[in-house]
Amino acid sequence: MKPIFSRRGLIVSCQALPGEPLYWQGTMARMAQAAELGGAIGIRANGPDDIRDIKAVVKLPVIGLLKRDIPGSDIYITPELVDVQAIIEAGADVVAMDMTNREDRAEKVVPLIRHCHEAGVAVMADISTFEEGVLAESLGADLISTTMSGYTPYSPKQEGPDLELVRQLARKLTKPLVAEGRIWSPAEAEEAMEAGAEYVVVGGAITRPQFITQKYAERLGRYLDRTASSR
Ligand SMILES: CC(=O)N[C@H](C=O)[C@@H](O)[C@H](O)[C@H](O)COP(=O)(O)O
Repeated sequence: MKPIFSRRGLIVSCQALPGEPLYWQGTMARMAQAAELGGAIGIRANGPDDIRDIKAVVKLPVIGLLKRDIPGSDIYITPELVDVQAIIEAGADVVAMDMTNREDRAEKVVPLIRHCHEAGVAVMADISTFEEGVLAESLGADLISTTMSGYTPYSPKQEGPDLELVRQLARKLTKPLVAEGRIWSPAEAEEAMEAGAEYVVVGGAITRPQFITQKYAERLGRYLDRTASSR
């Protein structure tokens, strides 16, 4: 499979889910345009509508996924073949899918990966542990991303990115490694690359203003609490 991205660098995740203020037709395409202007080398996006809108206005490769809740299942990132097909039809260059070790996922993703490859589309494995990353590569994933670290019951819960996982996987994998999840500053993005990531995905810190605001408001709130008694 030929290289997907023009060079190493920043991929911006442009996602707004129902209920979020920016969940509005066309908004994520604007975010993607801003990301392209700012120097991103790729976009990650959720759902066929946003992917189509984004592909129409930016030249960058798009990693597509489909978040869908299935009753009784914890797998929500591109869970089934119909989701894979919808994302391919929308024009994604890469399909991202859950490749955690839950609910016999390893077995279930094999036909999904095959389907992508037959369509000439690459696969990004969203994993949460070292073992899952190694397994995903052996199953044929083209990119391995730390997306799910902190979001499975058995992976470490931490405020910042899982740089230790990036370090471990970088020593083992031959496929390109992506650092993703809770990267909030340019310094953390650099650390992730230093730890061995080929690409760094940043989402909320760039495209979810409610969370950006929250970070500032909480910090100032703590400052005000700390200093209240001394006034
Ligand atoms: C765990 C999960 O469902 N992650 C999702 C995957 O697409 C997105 O909600 C994240 O925004 C994305 O991974 C980027 O991460 P962050 O927004 O922390 O930079």
